Amino acid sequence: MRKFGTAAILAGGKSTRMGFDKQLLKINEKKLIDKLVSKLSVEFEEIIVVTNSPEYYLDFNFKVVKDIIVEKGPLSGIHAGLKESNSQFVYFIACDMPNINLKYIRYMKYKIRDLDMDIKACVTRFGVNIEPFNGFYSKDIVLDIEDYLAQGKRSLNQLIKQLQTYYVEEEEARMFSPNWDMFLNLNTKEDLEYFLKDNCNIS
Ligand SMILES: Nc1nc2c(ncn2[C@@H]2O[C@H](COP(=O)(O)OP(=O)(O)OP(=O)(O)O)[C@@H](O)[C@H]2O)c(=O)[nH]1
Ligand SMILES: [Mg+2]
Repeated sequence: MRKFGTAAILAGGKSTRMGFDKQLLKINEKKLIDKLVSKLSVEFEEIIVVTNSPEYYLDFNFKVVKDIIVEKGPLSGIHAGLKESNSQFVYFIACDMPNINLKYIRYMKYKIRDLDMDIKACVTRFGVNIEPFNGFYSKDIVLDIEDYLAQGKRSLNQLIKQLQTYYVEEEEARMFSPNWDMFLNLNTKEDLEYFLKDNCNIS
């Protein structure tokens, strides 16, 4: 398996704000998750969906795994995805992020590969904030996540700050996505309506 051979989609959240399970989101009659998988297949040889409802994926040709440490939010999903992956680095995206940017994915891969450093995560920074998805994490942090969760902590962003993380700065990321749409996530019905209004013609 190649070093960057795996992508994982986190789909095990409670979707409290959306009010229905976001892994079932449809855009123009098509399940968003199917669209994500087909786009990611261009770049990755292994695709993993991390969900707590594997029954939704019975006719699915990709790997479907459940959380191992449950009820801890996104870190539960990242932990399971890293444990189950066959590659050293795993690209993570949330199931409600409709705009995959393959050029940016390749850019991050080359960055990690070319840096003469032992990188454990690669995410984008804007100001003091971090975009934890549409980023890469190393399998090496499985134990760090286990220790962190055992301490009762669960903030992914705080953990990222403790790791040997490579940050892509906003200015660089904007060259790939001037309006930041590669980080857009659909948390609420309003987010969804707004997105659909703008994208009624996409397939
Ligand atoms: N596997 C797994 N994924 C999770 C878990 N909690 C959140 N996620 C995923 O992490 C991503 C970001 O989380 P949010 O956007 O907050 O989604 P959410 O937690 O379902 O939604 P809210 O309940 O409204 O916060 C989404 O893709 C979620 O599906 C979890 O416990 N396990
Ligand atoms: Mg949440």
